[in-house]
Amino acid sequence: QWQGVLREYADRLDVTEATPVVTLGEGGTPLIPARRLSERTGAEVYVKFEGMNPTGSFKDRGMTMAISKAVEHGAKAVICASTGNTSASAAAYATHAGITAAVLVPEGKIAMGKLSQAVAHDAQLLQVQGNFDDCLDIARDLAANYPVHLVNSVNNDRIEGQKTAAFEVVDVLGDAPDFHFLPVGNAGNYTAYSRGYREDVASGRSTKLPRMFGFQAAGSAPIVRGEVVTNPDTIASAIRIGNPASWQFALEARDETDGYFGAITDEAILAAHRILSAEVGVFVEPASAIGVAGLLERADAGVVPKGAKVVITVTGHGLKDPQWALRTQDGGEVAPTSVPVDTKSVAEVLGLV
Ligand SMILES: Cc1ncc(COP(=O)(O)O)c(/C=C/C(=O)C(=O)O)c1O
Repeated sequence: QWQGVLREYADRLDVTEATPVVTLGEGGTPLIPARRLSERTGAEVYVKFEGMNPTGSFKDRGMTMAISKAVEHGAKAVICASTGNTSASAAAYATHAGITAAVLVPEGKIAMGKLSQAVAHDAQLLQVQGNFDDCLDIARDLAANYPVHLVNSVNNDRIEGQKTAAFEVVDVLGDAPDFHFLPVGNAGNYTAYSRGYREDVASGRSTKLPRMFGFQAAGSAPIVRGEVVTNPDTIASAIRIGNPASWQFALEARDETDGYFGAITDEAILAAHRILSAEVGVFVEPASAIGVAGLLERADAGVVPKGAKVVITVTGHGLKDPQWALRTQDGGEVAPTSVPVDTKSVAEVLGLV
């Protein structure tokens, strides 16, 4: 059985005999050849489905390391600010470790699936009357002045755990891809993949760094604009972040990988979300689809050569925020078809007769 990322990659992580391994089996997620995306772009496209982690997002990779290290250092309580997935993951790993999690989320801006996870895992959930950036300011202040351990991605343990996703891509493909596309909120994951790919080149496991292409929602694109966005706004609630915690690391990684940051409209995010589920069979929450939208846009711009190996990380499962699949292109409700208990009627509706 897959042992979780700390054990599977113990030789490439700072885990010692003294580190208690807090794991829910995270990592080892599918790298899915996406034929329809390859046809659309002429590239060789793979989707790294991080919704298949224990709490349904890539956050579990970082949280197994952050919570294990917190317990190693004797922490009894952890704190995080979150747009939702970090809080779900922190709550699950903390309760599994037998310690307390307090989570701060922007009031009224968290997807129902994530809210229910934090509650289900017995976190102390506080809805802050502000946005994510306000929540992170408070979480950092609390950790500096009270006996609570901060597990946001400003904590390097999170980046360390999350770099294992890059290890897995190289393990499966046999080398790094030419391009890696992914969503960007705090830019922790962009930083983590860059670090993982860099370490694999240094160890000789791979021959090159992929060009790291990160995407932000047009209404919440501080890195693209080069300035803090004070009132970020997007339906992609997971990445509604105006002042990314790993901003500088991400810029360094972009320069090192000949990378790119782009902005994508909510409409294009939802279109990509639909393409992924309807054509590839992978159901994600809207923010997770932005890397697909970015690939389609960059391919149209002629930046992605034919036959280029492309990996897109889709970061959170669609069940986190299922409402979007029940809306039509123009925002109406998808009306389910109702039929009587009668085979012939059903056959007619299905167009079989
Ligand atoms: C589905 C999904 N996709 C992409 C991102 C962006 O990753 P980063 O660029 O590393 O921040 C997030 C981030 C979520 C939080 O920041 C949180 O949960 O507090 C996410 O949930």
